[in-house]
Amino acid sequence: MAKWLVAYASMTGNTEEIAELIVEGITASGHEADLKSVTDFNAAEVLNYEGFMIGVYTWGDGELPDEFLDFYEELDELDLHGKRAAVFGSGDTSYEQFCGAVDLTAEKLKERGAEVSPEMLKIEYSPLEQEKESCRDFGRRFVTAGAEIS
Ligand SMILES: Cc1cc2nc3c(=O)[nH]c(=O)nc-3n(C[C@H](O)[C@H](O)[C@H](O)COP(=O)(O)O)c2cc1C
Repeated sequence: MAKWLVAYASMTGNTEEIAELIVEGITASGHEADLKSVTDFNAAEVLNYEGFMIGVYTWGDGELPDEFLDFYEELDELDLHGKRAAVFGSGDTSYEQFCGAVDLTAEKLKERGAEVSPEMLKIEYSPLEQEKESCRDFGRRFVTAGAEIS
């Protein structure tokens, strides 16, 4: 069976919580997903999966967090044609570039040839009770109805 990857960078746990909810959605739809921190693996591992979802919080003024930079740079070595991907993250709307790191990551994945879902999940801080289902749904739809969101 196809296996999916949900990988994230999270400093205070918000993006990690979103990633966990996405995995819940994937497994609830009968699929298998690995949940990993980007600090624990090399970007080339994404090639072992049917598709992957990357979560990242935003730092500075719409910037990538430091612990995400190795992963981001490793992507430059990869040919991601034929791979499906989606991006999500947590941010704070009081900053000018809300979830700017999510946009930067989507651009990089497209540059490397991945088929990136135009739907991105951007959550303020940690998901509110009513947003939790949207997180699960984001995962569920990515693995079950690719055509709908790509
Ligand atoms: C110094 C600093 C800079 C930040 N810059 C941004 C930003 O430019 N855009 C944004 O959306 N959020 C920004 N944030 C908010 C974080 O992305 C937000 O708190 C997020 O929930 C952290 O996610 P995490 O719990 O997964 O680490 C910033 C936070 C800090 C402390």
